[in-house]
Amino acid sequence: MTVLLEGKDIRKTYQTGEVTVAVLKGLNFQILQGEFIVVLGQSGSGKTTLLNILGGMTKATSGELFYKGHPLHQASDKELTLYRRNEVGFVFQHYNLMSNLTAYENVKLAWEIAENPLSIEEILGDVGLKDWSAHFPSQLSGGQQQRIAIARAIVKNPELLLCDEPTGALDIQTGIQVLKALQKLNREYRKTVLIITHNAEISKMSNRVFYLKDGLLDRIVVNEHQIQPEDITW
Ligand SMILES: Nc1ncnc2c1ncn2[C@@H]1O[C@H](COP(=O)(O)OP(=O)(O)OP(=O)(O)O)[C@@H](O)[C@H]1O
Repeated sequence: MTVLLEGKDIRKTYQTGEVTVAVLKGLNFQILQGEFIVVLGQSGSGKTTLLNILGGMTKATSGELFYKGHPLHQASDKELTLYRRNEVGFVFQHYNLMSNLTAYENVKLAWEIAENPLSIEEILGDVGLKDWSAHFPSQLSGGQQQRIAIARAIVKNPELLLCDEPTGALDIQTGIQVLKALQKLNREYRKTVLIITHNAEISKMSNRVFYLKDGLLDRIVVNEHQIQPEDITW
């Protein structure tokens, strides 16, 4: 198995005035290519901070982070921009779609800037929205909008899909549709998927679960029996 990301003693502190807060206190981990990982932790445990570091949006205060063996902690701003653009897809709780563009056009925006994009039609089919291409976001349900956001993230053909509470704003039925879309992209395109969430139920469909607590990876647990998204309840 290829190691996609490796973190060594990752630390992050925030300085607000005279107060220094240590949020991540030395994380060590490997993320393998093609894995489906869920990061669980209470509010304030540092999940978003970790996601931002993995996605090249911010740098750790200290420690080393390697992407396919390349040291991201030593990367220039320009190199990090290329990393974010070509290697990483982001999915957020709030879909951040352009309201004046159709579903298809929203996905096309990402397609246009990508080096080696996937087919827009194929990806819209994969997320179950081929027949909704001409609709505007306001004409779509929350789950459909999130699936458009996922299509937009994946059409760039990134290795890694980072998702911040992707079902946080959704009811269970629409949340399951979103999880199914993520599972399909993970399995069919071998994309590495990492989801951060409060919702422990979602971890039941993952390969491994990272438990973040008090600034440390308290436990990393292999999930022996992955359940299907439709069997998840919350
Ligand atoms: N830019 C910042 N400046 C100062 N403190 C910050 C900053 N970003 C985050 N923090 C602090 O770091 C801690 C961890 O925040 P983070 O958003 O990573 O946690 P989280 O686990 O994602 O929380 P939630 O589940 O509530 O989104 C919090 O105490 C937060 O206030």
